[in-house]
Amino acid sequence: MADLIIHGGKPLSGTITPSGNKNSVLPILCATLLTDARVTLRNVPLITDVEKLVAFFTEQGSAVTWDRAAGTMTLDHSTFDARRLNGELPAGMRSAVLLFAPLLQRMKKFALPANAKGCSLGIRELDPHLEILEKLGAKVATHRDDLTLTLKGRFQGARHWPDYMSVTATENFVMAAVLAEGQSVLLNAASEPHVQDMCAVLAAMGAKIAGLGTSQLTVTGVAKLKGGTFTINSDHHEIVTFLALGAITGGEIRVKNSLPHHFDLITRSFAKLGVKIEHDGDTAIVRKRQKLVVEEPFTSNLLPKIEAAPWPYFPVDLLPCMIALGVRSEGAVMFWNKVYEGGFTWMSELAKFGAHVVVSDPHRITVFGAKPLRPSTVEAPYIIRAAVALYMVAASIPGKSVVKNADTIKRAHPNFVENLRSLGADVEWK
Ligand SMILES: CC(=O)N[C@H]1[C@@H](OP(=O)(O)OP(=O)(O)OC[C@H]2O[C@@H](n3ccc(=O)[nH]c3=O)[C@H](O)[C@@H]2O)O[C@H](CO)[C@@H](O)[C@@H]1O
Ligand SMILES: C=C(OP(=O)(O)O)C(=O)O
Repeated sequence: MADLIIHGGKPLSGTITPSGNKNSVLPILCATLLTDARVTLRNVPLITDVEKLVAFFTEQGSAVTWDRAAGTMTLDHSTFDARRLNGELPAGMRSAVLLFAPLLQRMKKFALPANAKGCSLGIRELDPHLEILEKLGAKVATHRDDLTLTLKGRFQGARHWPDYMSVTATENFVMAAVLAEGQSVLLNAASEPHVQDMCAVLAAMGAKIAGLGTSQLTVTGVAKLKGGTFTINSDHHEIVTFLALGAITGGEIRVKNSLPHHFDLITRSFAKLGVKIEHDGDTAIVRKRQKLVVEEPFTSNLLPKIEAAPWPYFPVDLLPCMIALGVRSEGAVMFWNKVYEGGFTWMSELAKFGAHVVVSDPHRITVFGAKPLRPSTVEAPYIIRAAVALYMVAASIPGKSVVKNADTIKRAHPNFVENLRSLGADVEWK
């Protein structure tokens, strides 16, 4: 495990080119298993989750070439040999669950331990995934923590209306439905940018998917998918992370390749903390020395809040960056995580800097900002952007801080420290 050693208090300024979105590239990589044709991906981020998935593919005999410097990867699964699978899926990453549908397409039967956990944000249940696979014709047998999944022939088209909009369950539904016999309809579908990205790539491979970006997806099964060359979109999580870093340190940061149509509510949420984000074409900009102050609502007696929920709400993975800004903003603000029951477990670490946070219940906190802070040594939870948020607060405080066991950041942010140093940060891995 690696620690981040930070000498904070310096404004971070400069220009960043964000990497490809982790939550896009991972489902797209899993979707490449649905064809034996060659697929080339561009703008592949050099992150540990991708490393693990590629290692898994090559262990099963797939041919993968990856020019890490160029970010280009070519995959050929025609040599994938199902007999090599030893029942282990890549560990420590939620996206392992995205192998369920494509592996069933290829192997028709496999057994595995139910280990598809990612960030420690809560229980990360498997039930919605199993329901979908069953609805589309697979058999699911469970024994303690082990699963055996079986599919006779092709998936069968079906209509399904799950309890809630789940990102990876929607992706599994689509991956099962694209090669199913007949038509499938998913209501209450997730529509995050990465869900849309995976669907767009599948459509370019020959899948028939209607309703992209909405809560109802209609998929008409086809017999076969083709290959092609696709580019992974830039990561809105990384773009927001760097904008938030500019705001918290008082620097000016420009982030290229942003997709402005993703940003309306995100920009609005920054504004609630006094931060103006500007867009010049596809460059997002935070100007220097902005005064962090919680916006007063027009309606009296209302506690300002930022609430995270499935898209098009504010993205839950970015809530920690907003919490870090809240800690530095004058005023009180509520953060409401409508998704995870374990998203606020790291508030005690934030308090070590002197932050004043009241945890109301597992889903809601109130931050009383602009308290005097001191450098500190804190422990990062296994939550990517919580580790980033602890770094953000440390970077805003003059003096030496340590964020221990922060390498979960490498799951999503390539060259994190190198990027920070290019902005003038004094930070290193130890
Ligand atoms: C690899 C990947 O893409 N991971 C993302 C994906 O995980 P993942 O697909 O696991 O997240 P889900 O959308 O399934 O939601 C996570 C959990 O939140 C709870 N839940 C969610 C929505 C809801 O309306 N009600 C509810 O109870 C459930 O317990 C669920 O297990 O989406 C999450 C939510 O955007 C992100 O944090 C993860 O980064
Ligand atoms: C929660 C995240 O990832 P995962 O779902 O893989 O745990 C994340 O990317 O912030």
